[in-house]
Amino acid sequence: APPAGCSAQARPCFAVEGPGSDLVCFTLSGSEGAGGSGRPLPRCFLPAPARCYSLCVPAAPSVPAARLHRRLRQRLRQGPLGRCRVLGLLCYSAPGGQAALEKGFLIQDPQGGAETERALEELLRGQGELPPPPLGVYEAGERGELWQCLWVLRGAGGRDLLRRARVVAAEEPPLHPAVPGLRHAAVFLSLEAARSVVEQCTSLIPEATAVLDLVDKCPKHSKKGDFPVIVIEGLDATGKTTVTQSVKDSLNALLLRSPPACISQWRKTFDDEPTLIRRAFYALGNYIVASEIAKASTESPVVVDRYWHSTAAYAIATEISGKVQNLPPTQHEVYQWPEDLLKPDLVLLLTVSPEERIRRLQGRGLEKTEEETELEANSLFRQKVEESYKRMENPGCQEVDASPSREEVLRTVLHLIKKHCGSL
Ligand SMILES: Nc1ncnc2c1ncn2[C@@H]1O[C@H](COP(=O)(O)OP(=O)(O)O)[C@@H](O)[C@H]1O
Ligand SMILES: Nc1ccn([C@H]2C[C@H](O)[C@@H](COP(=O)(O)OP(=O)(O)O)O2)c(=O)n1
Repeated sequence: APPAGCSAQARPCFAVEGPGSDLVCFTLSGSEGAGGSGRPLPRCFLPAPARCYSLCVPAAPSVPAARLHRRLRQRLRQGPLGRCRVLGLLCYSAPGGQAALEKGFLIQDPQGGAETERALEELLRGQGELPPPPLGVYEAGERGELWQCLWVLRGAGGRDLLRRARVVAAEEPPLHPAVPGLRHAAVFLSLEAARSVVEQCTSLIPEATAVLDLVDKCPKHSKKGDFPVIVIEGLDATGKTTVTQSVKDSLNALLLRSPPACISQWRKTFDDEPTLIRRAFYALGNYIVASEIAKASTESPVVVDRYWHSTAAYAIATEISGKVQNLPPTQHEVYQWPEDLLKPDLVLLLTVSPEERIRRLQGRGLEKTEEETELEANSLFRQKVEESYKRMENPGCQEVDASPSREEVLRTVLHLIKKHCGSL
């Protein structure tokens, strides 16, 4: 069967996620030679002798599909494929067909040649998928036009041509193609949604069972006690650790963090997994913290270092490629607090200028995590995390300029807490 999204009624559209901030989009022309003539070819297709290929897997929020996508990405860096440039590719049916979204790669082979094509076929056959994902091969026609040949690989060898269609440039869609699927692929709006993803992993990741055991021991629908609960959010090195420590001392509060200590030894394991699994892990961490907050807030004020807003903001910013304008529009469901998660009284978002943040990161002198390095390298990513934080609702984040001295930032924070949470 043709891959979903490639039916005759809804022509597939493709969005290539280049290193720049724009998506490069193209579609397939229905009939021979028709449409798109005169428009320049999408610039992700390099002139001969370079050659391009594409491969896609369903973006359905399933653990096997997510892991297959990740495995393919790793393998594309190895062997003869290592010389190719690999760009992210989203394939979706026009208009806005969410069910048919596929995720994959556009592979640019600078030298061309049969070796790459053979290696790609081998790679796809070697994944244990039956049938293997189809391979798209792009070839120039006689008049300089571009064709996509979609090959269905037979498991045992050989291949059949599923379609040959002209590639024509397309407009960037009004909504980033990954937006409709976010809710199921990265931002989980209930305990059950996150739990079911981690449950699918128990045979593959032994730690998943341990996480679920801890989650299931927590009372459901934890209620907050009478003391105030204050969450401190912000990008790394904005001063969360510093502020939460001082607030704890000033208010005689209990300090908690998400992910909680009881699951942090498994963090590395889940950080190495695809988005779907990684974000579900962090989401569950919040539900465990919620039960700790519920208990603690019956006895003293509680200050929390990162909570739901971090989980959602980082998930959205990593899934949505390109510029800040590609984020889901304000009031989108992914910015809403999950109904079954304990709500804090106040959420403060610490912000500092990018320059000051880098000074602090360097001053701290710790080894940088991969994500921190990415944050530095990619200021767009940082902007998307911060903008997502700001769009969160119910409760929203109150921004605090954390550039001044430690003492002054603490004064501002304590003032806001007094104002919102009354006398302590
Ligand atoms: N107001 C401030 N002025 C100058 N340096 C600060 C301030 N707040 C924190 N720092 C320093 O910046 C670095 C990052 O702060 P930290 O509290 O660890 O941030 P986070 O927990 O958000 O990663 C630390 O070295 C800390 O001492
Ligand atoms: N409650 C939380 C806390 C962190 N995360 C994720 C979001 C990012 O991928 C990382 C950020 O963690 P990082 O290591 O930079 O944070 P710390 O400064 O160590 O608190 O963890 C989350 O999803 N939910």
